[in-house]
Amino acid sequence: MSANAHVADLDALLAGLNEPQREAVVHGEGPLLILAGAGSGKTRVLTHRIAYLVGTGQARPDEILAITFTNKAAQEMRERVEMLVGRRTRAMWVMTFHSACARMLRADAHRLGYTRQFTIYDQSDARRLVKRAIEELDVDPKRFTPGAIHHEISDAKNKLRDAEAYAQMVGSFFEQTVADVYKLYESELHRMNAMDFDDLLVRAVNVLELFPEVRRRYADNFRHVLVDEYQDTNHVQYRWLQLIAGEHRNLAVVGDDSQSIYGFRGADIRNILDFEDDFPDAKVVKLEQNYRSTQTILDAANAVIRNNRGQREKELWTDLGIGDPIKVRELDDEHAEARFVAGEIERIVDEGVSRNEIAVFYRTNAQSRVLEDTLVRAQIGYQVIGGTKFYERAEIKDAIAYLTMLVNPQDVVSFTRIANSPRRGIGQTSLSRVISWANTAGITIWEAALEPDSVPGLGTAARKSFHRFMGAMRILGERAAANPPVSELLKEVLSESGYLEALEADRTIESQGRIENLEELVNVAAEYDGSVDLREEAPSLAGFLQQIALVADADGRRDDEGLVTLMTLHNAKGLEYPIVFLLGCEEGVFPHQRAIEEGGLEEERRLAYVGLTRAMRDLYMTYARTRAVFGSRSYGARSRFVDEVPIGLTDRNERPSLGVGSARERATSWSTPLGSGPIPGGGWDSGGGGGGGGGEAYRMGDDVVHAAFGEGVVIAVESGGIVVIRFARDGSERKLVADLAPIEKR
Ligand SMILES: Nc1ncnc2c1ncn2[C@@H]1O[C@H](COP(=O)(O)OP(=O)(O)OP(=O)(O)O)[C@@H](O)[C@H]1O
Ligand SMILES: [Mg+2]
Repeated sequence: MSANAHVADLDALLAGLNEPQREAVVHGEGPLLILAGAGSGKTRVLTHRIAYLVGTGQARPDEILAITFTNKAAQEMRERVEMLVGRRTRAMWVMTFHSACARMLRADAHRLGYTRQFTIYDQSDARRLVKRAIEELDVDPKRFTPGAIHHEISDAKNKLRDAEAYAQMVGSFFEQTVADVYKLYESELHRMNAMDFDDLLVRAVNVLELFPEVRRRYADNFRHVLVDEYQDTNHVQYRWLQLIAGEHRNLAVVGDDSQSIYGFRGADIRNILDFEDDFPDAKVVKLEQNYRSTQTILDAANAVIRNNRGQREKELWTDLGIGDPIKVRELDDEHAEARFVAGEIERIVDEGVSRNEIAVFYRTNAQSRVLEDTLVRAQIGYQVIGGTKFYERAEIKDAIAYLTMLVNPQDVVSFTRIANSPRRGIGQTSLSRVISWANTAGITIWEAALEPDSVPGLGTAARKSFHRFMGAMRILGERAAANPPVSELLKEVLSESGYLEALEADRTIESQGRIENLEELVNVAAEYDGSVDLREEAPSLAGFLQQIALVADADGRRDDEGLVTLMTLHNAKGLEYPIVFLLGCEEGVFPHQRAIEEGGLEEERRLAYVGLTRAMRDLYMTYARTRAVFGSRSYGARSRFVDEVPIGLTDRNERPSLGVGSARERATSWSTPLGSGPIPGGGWDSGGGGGGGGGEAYRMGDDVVHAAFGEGVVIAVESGGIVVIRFARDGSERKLVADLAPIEKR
């Protein structure tokens, strides 16, 4: 590369920056802090700064260490830098804290007595090991669950408290138990040459602290350290950065205290606020121009975050214009909300917007289910980021496997799934014995498990476990035979099997999420129970399972029209979309009930700030007057975050009183009817009593036309109102719910 080419590149590189951004990019050595609001180009500054350091020869790619919050962000950053620099920069470390530490440890963990081949235990491995330690110590697992203890250990590790330090500050019986388990857990991990996720950071810090020559090597090597989303670093990460960059002090961090949303995982907002104390000579750059959003969106976000105390004042401005008002929509319930979103998406896409430009955010994973169902029916392609699609989640699959077992006692796969979930002491070997006995004796797996005493080779403990398990299953089987509402049966399954109890005892963020998802599944069942008018048959467990199987299977869509992106607010950090929907703006949902009760409102409000500032052009905030929670309706007030947005910035549809008929609601201008194609029987409004119930009857051989797939012919009619249609255009065969799909007879 000639010197001239260098300069030309650099000119172009600096041209796309405003004055303070440029200052930050060309800042030479020494600490640099950018504390600025959303969309002001912090990430862009980091990317350009890396390119500038490399482009001017101030640093070789292998002298750069850049930390991002997610792997996706790391990949994007690397690609951008490569584009700016015009060549591959593989030697550059652009990665998350965990990846960087793991890489270090591969080289240096032997100093701590690990081999290079140390294993990394994921969360479930770690939990299993905690459980073993609990058993070995004879702790009552009902009283203190592995999850709760593991959470506490993890918390201690993130504060750099080892087992010994933890033991010294024990104040309760729970903490004493944790201290004992922690000690054994640690020695077990070490004995097995393994590290859990938290260890990656802790051990990396240990190596750097204990071996000055190692620290020297990394400190000399990474002459420039850059960190994005610095407001979400926790103590051990902070320490690690200090060890590497503390001496040469070429540490550039960017962040926004208003976007600190991982306090519940030990992230410490003070790390960013104290940066100037740690480095009194730090160059501090303020960025105030936002390049992402309209003034209306910014004003709304600023107004909301102003309600937090101790927030640094940051007034963002933009020259992207005032833009449209924020659309605040009140809907009857979560179904109306989902239909509204789907309808708006169709309308916007008709106007030429790509689905890729649209994102839908919600507070908790469970909220995606109603929306996913609606999008599937409306044939709107979507992806769920940072989470598994609802019906693919482990707890949902488990619950469905229980129900499946009740209708199909031969289903070995379902049986295998649930036999030891929740854990009840049925190991892999005993399970195999029962399965092969069923095969040998020519009986169902259910029958074999009912009589564990006849199964050859089964130990006493295993026999007991099977007796207990099948005792519960037998009761559930009798209940199922009486054909109760599916939602009732499901609730009984969850309690009788011990599934819910095990999750409740867990007391972790993850298990809380799983419980919410299961509550959502109860809602699915309650909807099914209540939607008799759509079917010819009476509701039954088998019918319910069939309906679920069809929705869960509807994933093979083509995505050439782009995919709408669904995610929780936590996953939305750092991203931007032209059109953003923020669902469930209700007290108790967002802000989350737990946050209201446990003093987490400020973090919740920062999460609102993150959500609002993702939007570039159009922002919707929706809330439902009632929402199903665990099979029953609850009434949540409109979220305070909606009320904190000045009314003048919004376009609202609120109705003065409750009880306005849903027909009128649908006739108002904002409630766009779904779908451009014909919709027989008003099937969309299954929740609302609209439509005449029951659609047209189809027979084999009928010619039909589908709003999206075009012409086709019915090749089979199945129970539950299912039709199988072969489409002329691509020869595909699809199973559709006749009443719900946008199909019409020719
Ligand atoms: N000087 C500029 N000229 C043109 N576009 C810019 C400029 N600075 C930033 N942008 C664009 O503005 C958008 C927001 O930038 P960026 O994502 O870097 O902001 P951020 O401060 O990191 O936001 P967040 O706090 O949400 O992470 C991006 O699309 C970016 O390309
Ligand atoms: Mg950013």
